[in-house]
Amino acid sequence: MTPGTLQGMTQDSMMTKTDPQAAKSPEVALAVRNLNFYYGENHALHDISVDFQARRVTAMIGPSGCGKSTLLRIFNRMYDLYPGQRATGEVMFDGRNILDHDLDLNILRARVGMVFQKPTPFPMSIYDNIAFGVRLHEKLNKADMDARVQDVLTRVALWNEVRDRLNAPASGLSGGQQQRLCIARSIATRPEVLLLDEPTSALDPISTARIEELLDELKEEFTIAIVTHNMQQAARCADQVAFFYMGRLIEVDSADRMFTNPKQQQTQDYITGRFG
Ligand SMILES: Nc1ncnc2c1ncn2[C@@H]1O[C@H](COP(=O)(O)OP(=O)(O)OP(=O)(O)O)[C@@H](O)[C@H]1O
Repeated sequence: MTPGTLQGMTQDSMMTKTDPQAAKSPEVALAVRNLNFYYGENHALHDISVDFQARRVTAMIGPSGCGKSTLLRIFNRMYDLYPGQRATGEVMFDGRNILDHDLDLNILRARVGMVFQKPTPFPMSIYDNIAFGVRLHEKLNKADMDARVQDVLTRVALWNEVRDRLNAPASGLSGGQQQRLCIARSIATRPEVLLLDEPTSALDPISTARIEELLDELKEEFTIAIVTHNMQQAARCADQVAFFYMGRLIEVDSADRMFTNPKQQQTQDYITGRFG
């Protein structure tokens, strides 16, 4: 595999855990420090500092427009696609600041996968939806690619449903199946971080429950950041919850404490449905 480098290291070497303290304290996958974000003149995120723990689910909650999606999109530098948008501060990931201009964005996006609110399968076969991204980063022979496709489809509990129609268009799948395919596609490049922006808001309750179960399994391997408007979902899925209001991080705590004993009145008001 020749994935290129993020700062002159191979993808494999970057994943080596060298911190002797790692076993004692929760390992931090993403460390956000004094982060500000601007859409032109609009100052959308104000001085955000928060840790995303490795192999845990962090849910971002807060009323519409508070900056949840903005923060999520910073983690894979999606804002780079739009002139006039800029971030200052630090988002440390594996020893590098994600905001650095010389970062290799192809490598970053292979290591930080993203799943959107609406299922967005590529207009190609189920098989190629998985293989497409893998081919950009690795040269696998047919047998290894087949194995990769089967592995990720099995992990999202889709293999048995699609094994006989891998070459059929992904657009023929149901919404819930499409979203699981998109998650499979995201994990096929073996990222370390998975970003999910309201991944179940377009799905029925059964598909939602399957995705939530899936998150519980995936967090054994991936660091997960999820934006959700659904408090029950945050309580069910998240280890840590961060509450945002008007571009500021108001409170971050374990899901248990956040939903039973929040420290801030604004958090209390939001989770009890008094606003938002
Ligand atoms: N492309 C853009 N250009 C200008 N301002 C934007 C843009 N996208 C978002 N904003 C503004 O940035 C702020 C944060 O938006 P963001 O989408 O991150 O909020 P959110 O908490 O994810 O909201 P929602 O829950 O409705 O998705 C809002 O004030 C929004 O109007």
